[in-house]
Amino acid sequence: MSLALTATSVERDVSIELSVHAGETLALLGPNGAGKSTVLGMLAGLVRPDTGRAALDGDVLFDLPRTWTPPHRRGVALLAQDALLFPHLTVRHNVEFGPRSSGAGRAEARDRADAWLRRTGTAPFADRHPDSLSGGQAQRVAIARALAAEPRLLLLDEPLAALDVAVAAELRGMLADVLRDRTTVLVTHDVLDAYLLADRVAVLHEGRVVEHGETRRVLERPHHPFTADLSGLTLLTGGRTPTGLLTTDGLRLHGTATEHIPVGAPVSAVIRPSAVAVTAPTAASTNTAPSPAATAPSPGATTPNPAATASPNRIPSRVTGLEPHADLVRVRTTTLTALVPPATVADAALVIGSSVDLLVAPEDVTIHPR
Ligand SMILES: Nc1ncnc2c1ncn2[C@@H]1O[C@H](COP(=O)(O)OP(=O)(O)OP(=O)(O)O)[C@@H](O)[C@H]1O
Repeated sequence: MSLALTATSVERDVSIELSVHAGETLALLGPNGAGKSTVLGMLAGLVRPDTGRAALDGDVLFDLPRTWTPPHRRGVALLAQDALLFPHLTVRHNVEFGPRSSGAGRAEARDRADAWLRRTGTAPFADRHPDSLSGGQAQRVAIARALAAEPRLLLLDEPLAALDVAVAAELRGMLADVLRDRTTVLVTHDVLDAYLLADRVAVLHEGRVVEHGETRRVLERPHHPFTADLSGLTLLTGGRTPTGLLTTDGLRLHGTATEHIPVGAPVSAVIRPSAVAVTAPTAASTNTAPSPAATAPSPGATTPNPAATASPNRIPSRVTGLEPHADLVRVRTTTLTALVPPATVADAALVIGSSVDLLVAPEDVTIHPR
């Protein structure tokens, strides 16, 4: 089943156009209030847009103002962050409810429930009630119940958000299995969910799709600051120069283009924080081009890439933030973000407001057309 959606809600300032190919998972990413849940609500039949059309293959979910198919006749299953199981039913009866509500007879419902109990790893507690299940177990049962109804479209609203990291990882593996070849829209804040579960992503911002496409392409070559932030990358925009780019802030960098881009054309540059070294400023600092002085990083500089010692860009900056990040420190500055060991921060005595030079190799400034 392929999905095509165009919809506008004036009250929510959401105006969306998106499509999902048959058997594909589309992840909706975006900051709070971007409109992700609204899109799911429109597809599930819980939120009525002012105008628009949605269809699963040829079947119309809505075509306003004329047609509005009620939620229970859409063949769409919505799974929320909380499992919302029926507390008075056993796990098995919860799962049987799925096929029963979509018209299956008792025996067929039992067979289908059995199959999904096994597939989701919930068979061992089939006779228990939801109040005796952990959060992860309950969510597995909710997935079994939703899929046992054989929906034509599955909607997942942050299905792993309420679970601790280890349980979420297990469930993500199970989801990757059951989502294969199933048309799904997945709302998530977690870039790992997008990488592991989604074929394509659509990034929403202020009620609009700001970028969309194949998951890796969008997340590794972002054009929108929110996408870059989500991927933990630094995004610069500017114009192509013969050897790199000139950013809108006047920073001239050497870089490596992913394809031929004419000089002057608008470009984005993506830089991984782990490719950026931090060093005390030198008198020879310049932000216009690599200089011979830049070939010898000061003591305390990290050199994550051998090329960084060859002819790095040297960028005078000021520290604006220091945040622990696993066993490293994220150093935010007025230009780029760097990810360095705590020892580097200590050696260079970095505090908010410190002047630093950032070093990044041209190979690590990836330039692509905008
Ligand atoms: N019941 C409602 N009535 C009116 N406006 C709403 C309602 N629910 C949400 N909104 C508004 O619609 C817009 C989109 O909200 P939505 O909940 O879809 O965003 P979201 O991307 O899902 O956010 P979050 O990540 O916080 O869940 C926001 O401006 C929000 O304030």
